[in-house]
Formats: sequence, C-alpha cells, structure tokens
Amino acid sequence: PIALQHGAHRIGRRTDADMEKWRAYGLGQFIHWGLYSIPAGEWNGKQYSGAAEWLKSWKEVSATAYDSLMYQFNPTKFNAESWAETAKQMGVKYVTITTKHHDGFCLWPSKYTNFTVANSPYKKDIIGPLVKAYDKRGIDVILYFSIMDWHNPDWRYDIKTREDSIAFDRFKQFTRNQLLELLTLYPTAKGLWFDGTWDKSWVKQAAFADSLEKEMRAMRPGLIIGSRFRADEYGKRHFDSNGNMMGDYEQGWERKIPEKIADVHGNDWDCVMTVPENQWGYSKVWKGHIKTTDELLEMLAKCVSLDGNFVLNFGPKPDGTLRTEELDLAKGIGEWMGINSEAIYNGEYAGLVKQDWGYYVKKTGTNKIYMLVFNVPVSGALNVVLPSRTAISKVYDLGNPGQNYAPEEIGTSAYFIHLKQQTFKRPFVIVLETADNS
Ligand SMILES: C[C@@H]1N[C@@H](C#Cc2ccccc2)[C@H](O)[C@@H]1O
Repeated sequence: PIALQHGAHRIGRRTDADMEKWRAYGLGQFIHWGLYSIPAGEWNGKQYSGAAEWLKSWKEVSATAYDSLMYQFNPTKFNAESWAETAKQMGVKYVTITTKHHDGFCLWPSKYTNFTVANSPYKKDIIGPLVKAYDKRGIDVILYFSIMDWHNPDWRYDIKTREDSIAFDRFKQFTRNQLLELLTLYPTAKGLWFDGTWDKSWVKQAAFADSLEKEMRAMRPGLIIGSRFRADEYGKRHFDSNGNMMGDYEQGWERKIPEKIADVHGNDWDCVMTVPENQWGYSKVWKGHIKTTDELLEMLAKCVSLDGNFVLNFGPKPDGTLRTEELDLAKGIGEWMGINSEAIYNGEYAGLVKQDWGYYVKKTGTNKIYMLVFNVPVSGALNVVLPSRTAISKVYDLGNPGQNYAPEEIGTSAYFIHLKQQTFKRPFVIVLETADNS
C-alpha cells in the first residue's frame, strides 16, 4: 500500500450506534428545493434540456438574471409539517435536504453571504422548520451541501494562477464557515451529504478537506459523511489510492443501483434516485419515463437486499407544495410499507443465491429471511436454496400471517414454496424462519 496522509482513516464499516441506525434505515427521502424550482427548467420560454437544478449553467441564462430569482422566492404555501407528514406516511426513516445547491442560494439565513432566504420576500429560515418537523416524527435529517458554488466569486473550477489560489483560499474559509454554521444551527442533523466535489479546484484540497472533515467530526461526534466529500493527496475520490473507501458510506450510486453484492465492496452505501430520468429540482416538464410505484418498490427491495439504502427524490414546487405525481408515489409506497416495512427496516444482505422471483433480505441479528416477490413463476413454485445444513422452520405471508406454506424439499437445503394463488396486484413478502439442522 501507498503511504497516505489524506486517504481513508478507517478500513471497513463503522460499528458505532449512529452508523448502525443509518444502516438500518432502508428507505429515505431526498428533497431538492431552491431558486431553480421557480423557472422549473424553462427560461425565456425555452425548455432547458438538462436537469432543472442545473439551469444556471445553461449558456442562455445570465448569472445576474438567475440570481435575481432570489427576489421571487416566496413559497407562501410552504408547510414543513405537511412535507414531514407525507414522508412519515411513506415510511421513510431519513431525509436529505438541500441547504445549498450548486447555484449558491442558501435555504438558511447564513451570515456568510447575502444570497439566502433572509433576503428573499419569504425572509424566514426553511431548514430549521424542516429539521424540527422531521425530527418530531422520528425521521433523521441529513443536510445536503454543494461545495461547488456558482454564486461565490471566489469559486474556481481549477487553481491555475496565484490569483486563483488566493481567491480559492477565501472560498475554502467561506465553505468551512458555512459548514460549521450549519452544524451549529442544526445540532440534531445526523450527517452531511456532499455534492459538487468533482472539479480540480476541490480535488486538489486533500489536506484542507481532510482537516475540515476531522474538525466537523470532532464538533459533532457520530456525524455521518459519505465518500463524495474529499479526495486523497493523489486526487483519488470515493476510494483512495489504496482502494479504501473514504468516508462512512459510498455515494457513488446516483440514479443507479448495484447488480450484485461484490459491487458494493462490503461498504455501506445509498442510492439516490429521481422519479423521472434525471430531474432533481422541480421541472415543469418531465420528459421520458416516469417511474411507477412498483418500479420504485423493486429498486428499494434491490438496494436493501444488497446492504444499501434507497433514497427517493422529491422536487417541491416554488409555492412550497409537493407535486401531485410525487404525492401519489409517496402514498403508494406508504401503503406497501404499511404492510411490508418489516422486510425493509433493519434489513441486510442474506447471503443466499439470488432467484428470479425477487430479492432476499435478512433481518439483522436474526434468523428471519424475507422473500420480496416481484416475479411470480408460471409454476407458482418459488425456488429457495439455503446454505447446507440450514432448514426452513417456518414460512408465512407477511401480509397474511394466517397463510402458511408447506415448503417442499426438493434437494439438500433446497425447497419449493408453492404459492396458493396465481395473480397478485402488488409485490408481496414471504417470511422464512430458518434453523440450523446440522
Ligand atoms: C444529487 C444530484 N447530484 C447533482 C449532480 C450532478 C451531475 C452533474 C454532472 C454530471 C453528473 C452528475 C444533481 O444536481 C443532484 O443534486
């Protein structure tokens, strides 16, 4: 291995209670809200082809004109309790909220810039009421923070000149000030979800970022920070020059899901997912495929079956209300979670041979294995292969515990679970209790 000063400081998973709680979440909500929600991907009557929250990067948009959106930010229908209640009904255990996206606009009254809600017609802090409303419902809050800040004149994409270096030093202090400010103002926040860390200017700040991460962890013991925050001294991101993950969980799964357990390298990870193909902030037009409740439930099942959390994005409207399509999905997911959340919360990789009918999830610390069924075979027989000398001691339908199944042993530790019916309206869960029969 290469001697590194600023690579991974821990090999393997965190084992403390804060991280074990994070690992058990299963389902989360992402919220992308800010000035970009006002134009919603449209500018001077033309539709931007990219993601709505990236509108300011469009050459047709002048930064000055975009920044003056601050004087239009007035979400009169914003109600933090209502958002948190929707999330509660959906069954999420944590929420990641944009405090500042790449455009630099702060949803909290930061004292380090004027580009905040305090100078908008709305005037009031958005983050505080959201943290309070979610905390009240037992939903943990993670604060999203973009290092890249298109509003701050000291931001640089790279450091090429002495002037760049002097400006970016100011920018680093500004960033540190804002992060310590967020941790001070919102002490119950469980973690920080960093973004906008890919440009060379930040990738060259291994020592500074490492020191800042240590400072934040010292300030807030247990704080959860992902792999996207910093690079090592050779510019390696997420995994250092020795292949070890930096941070507490892998943040590489943006709009994609690992296929097999080997893809996650034994680390904790989250998958953050949009409802349309690629829109995080509110967009007037949702082009392409819009994911259905069943598709999102399968993504959730797949993530939990591979030791990850699934975080679904919501892009609230400029008036502060949630989009109808998102409310409908939250309701559909919530109805399914109302019956089956036992198979999601405290779930982990079961270590069994994947079958076509769906996904296994093992309840952490127990002998309970959940079969999350998405594809019913024509035979109606679900194939289950357990480790040798392991037998099934009990089988029942989570949604209908009275419905017991008599597993048919078809080989050593191999079974068929014969379904009693052929058609199912929604994905369903069968519970296996196993016993060692060596
Ligand atoms: C969580 C998501 N990360 C942000 C991004 C991005 C991005 C930008 C360029 C190329 C690939 C990805 C999106 O704007 C959203 O905040």
